[in-house]
Amino acid sequence: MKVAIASDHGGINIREEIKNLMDEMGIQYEDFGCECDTSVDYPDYALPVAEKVASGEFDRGILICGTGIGMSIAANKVKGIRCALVHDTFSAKATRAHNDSNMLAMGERVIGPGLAREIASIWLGTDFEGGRHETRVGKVTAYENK
Ligand SMILES: O=C(CO)[C@H](O)[C@H](O)[C@H](O)COP(=O)(O)O
Repeated sequence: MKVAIASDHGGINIREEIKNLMDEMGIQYEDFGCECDTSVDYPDYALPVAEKVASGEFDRGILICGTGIGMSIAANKVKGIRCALVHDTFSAKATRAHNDSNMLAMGERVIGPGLAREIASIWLGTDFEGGRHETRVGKVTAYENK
């Protein structure tokens, strides 16, 4: 699995935590910034990463900002992206198993690095269940492709 990861200035610490986790899990990733802790604009990071996932260049994407909200709103504008904003472990599992989410967004001003690591670990390690969920995801995709 190849993962694209990025954050704005509000998500730098969790981004580093998740990169450490992916090193430990042996998951290949590329970091798309931001490079500094001065204020940047989250769409400048969310949209390119979402496009890389939508194109198939990367299998999954992880985005972190202050709340995770701006990142998830922006990523979900890209066709083919199912970006889940997650701040608990139950949803981390459910959104992979039921929604086949291909991107994960988290907020560093909402949760700490320990919980973020646990969420990312579950999200990276959970497979889509298919079946009835495939029908539902298919309906969303069909609407998107209209
Ligand atoms: O949470 C965010 C967007 O949903 C981002 O992290 C923004 O940076 C957040 O809006 C805070 O911005 P600020 O410029 O650091 O006040």
